[in-house]
Amino acid sequence: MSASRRPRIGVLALQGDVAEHLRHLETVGAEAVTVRRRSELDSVDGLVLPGGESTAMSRLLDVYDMYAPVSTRIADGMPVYGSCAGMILLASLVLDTRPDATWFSAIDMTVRRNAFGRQVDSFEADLVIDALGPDPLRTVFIRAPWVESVGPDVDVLAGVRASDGREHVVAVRQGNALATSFHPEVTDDVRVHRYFLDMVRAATS
Ligand SMILES: NC(=O)CC[C@H](N)C(=O)O
Repeated sequence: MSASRRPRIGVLALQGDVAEHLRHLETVGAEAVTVRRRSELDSVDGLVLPGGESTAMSRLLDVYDMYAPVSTRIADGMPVYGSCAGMILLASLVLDTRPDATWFSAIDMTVRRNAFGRQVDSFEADLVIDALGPDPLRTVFIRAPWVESVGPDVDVLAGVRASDGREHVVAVRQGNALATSFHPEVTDDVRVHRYFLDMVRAATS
């Protein structure tokens, strides 16, 4: 990437809350574009997998023949960030999903889908995430997954106490892949998107 242009970050736009991610990415200084097909994927420096429905997204990735191209770009080092359903797609093992669902295995972690409960169990929390600075981040969980276990190369960035009284991992990074159970795109705080933009800049400089 030349120093003169802004990093171009795509948002996978097959399903889910695409517009909110585009807005936050523009706010932090990226050129944000939707990605539905191969040519669009080829033009981006990084990719966001948005929240939505992971099983629907997995099916659409197949229908649009995008599963292998996205997988290859991730394996080649393209930075990728998945929120909620996007986190599920980055896992190496998904519990409580449909038998025909597929995922990218970009992060060595087991993720449990809908782990915090149903839609009515959606909640918000203020989390201090060291990687984002000292101020707490308002986080929104909507039928969110949690991370049940991680491999040795995964950095755990944040956890939250759930109604079962236990702390569960909800933000992780492994190399070029970042994932959160929550939706930073639905609040006004853009620090997660800025953090991801920094990952993209580091990978392309
Ligand atoms: N808000 C979300 O992205 C929810 C994720 C959804 N429960 C799924 O399994 O895919």
